[in-house]
Amino acid sequence: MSQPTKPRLALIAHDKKKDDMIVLAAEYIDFLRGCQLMATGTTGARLIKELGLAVERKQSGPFGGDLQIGAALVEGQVDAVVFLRDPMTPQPHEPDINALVRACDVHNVACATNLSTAHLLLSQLRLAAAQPTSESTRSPA
Ligand SMILES: O=C(CO)COP(=O)(O)O
Repeated sequence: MSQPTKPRLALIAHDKKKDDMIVLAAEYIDFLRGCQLMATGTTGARLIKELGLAVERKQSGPFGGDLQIGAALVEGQVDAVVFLRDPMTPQPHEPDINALVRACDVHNVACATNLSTAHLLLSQLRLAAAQPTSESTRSPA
């Protein structure tokens, strides 16, 4: 029987939202341990150090990390994005941020940009992952 594929998630947080990301990830830690995770540099470093998650770290956001995640998404390697943006602080790489969010819209990839939506997204994905696959529920022929 083939193993169900792991959800592939990208986790990104601006500096003032990083503590929120850690608290969020801690709440979903059991689910996230079963996911394939990708993150921008500093966000990823904190997820690894503080929660012990296995994370593929890209460059830091201002150095192109959002673009790297966007490129992976365009290649079909990302199922959903949690991007806790800081709407109150101007970012030097605003065009990169917009490009990533636009890529989510172009490719119809779920993208949660605030905590409320992130909870909805992660709880739904966790629920879906807990459902038996159609293969495992199929009765033997
Ligand atoms: O700037 C970011 C997203 O735009 C986040 O990058 P870091 O996780 O490296 O701080």
